[in-house]
Amino acid sequence: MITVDTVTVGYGTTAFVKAVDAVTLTINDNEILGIAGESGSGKSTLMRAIYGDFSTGLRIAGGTVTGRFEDERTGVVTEAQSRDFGKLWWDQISYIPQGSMSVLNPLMRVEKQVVDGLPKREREGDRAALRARIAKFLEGFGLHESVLDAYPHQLSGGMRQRVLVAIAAFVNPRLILADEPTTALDVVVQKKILLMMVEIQRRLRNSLVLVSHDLGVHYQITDRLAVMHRGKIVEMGPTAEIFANPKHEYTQTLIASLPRIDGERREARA
Ligand SMILES: Nc1ncnc2c1ncn2[C@@H]1O[C@H](COP(=O)(O)OP(=O)(O)OP(=O)(O)O)[C@@H](O)[C@H]1O
Repeated sequence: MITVDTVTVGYGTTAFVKAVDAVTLTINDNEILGIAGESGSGKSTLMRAIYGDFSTGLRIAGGTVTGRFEDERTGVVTEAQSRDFGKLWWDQISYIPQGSMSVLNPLMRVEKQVVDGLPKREREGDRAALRARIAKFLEGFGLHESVLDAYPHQLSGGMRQRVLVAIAAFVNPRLILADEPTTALDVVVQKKILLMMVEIQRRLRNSLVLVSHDLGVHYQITDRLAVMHRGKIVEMGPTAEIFANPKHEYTQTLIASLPRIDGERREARA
């Protein structure tokens, strides 16, 4: 559905610092693709490049990101490329950046932030009816309607993260990019949110790209895994195969450094 072809991305104009180096990968329909790698390996930068988030000074120095999207109203499949990110692109892809507190505006109630984040077609029409739809949707995430009237600091980290996941899923996107959605949460909350994300992916039959430095997370829920190291993908394949037989030295080190792989893989998907 999305093809990333020899993409090189970095920051700065006068002194360009390369963060992602000639990365090629495909995001298939109806799959959970994991991106693993240590801090600074380029995972977040790759997500920004795929989504087209240039707010951090990111610059694409080479390569293309191509998406084939079906317009749900007309059924027409259109190809769009990273050089002309447009409405179609952002209508089909939801992006959950790292750090719920920095993503949500502390001075704005949650309802306004949810509504502002929706495409225009969703915002048109009766506001009370839209609020009711959002409240009903949040309920499915274990969030009471009163969350809409709260400011972000009044919610726990887990609740804020659930709000972000809910916002991302509300518009029925073909692809959700989630950057460390459970980092900094305790393991119980982390598991709940991961289960929720798997459930959404199953229901929408869309694609989910999950960035995490935590290999345990990938082991539990991803179908395929790409391992990044110093801006490059050093290994990619079915997650189970990589864990059973890691080929690259860096992947071997990552897996060996896991304290213990416990629990049953894919219990979340059983
Ligand atoms: N806004 C920015 N401006 C300049 N350099 C940046 C910026 N964001 C990231 N970098 C640099 O790009 C490289 C890759 O960072 P990136 O955040 O993509 O890695 P990451 O694997 O997602 O790490 P983390 O999990 O810590 O976010 C790093 O060297 C980082 O210092």
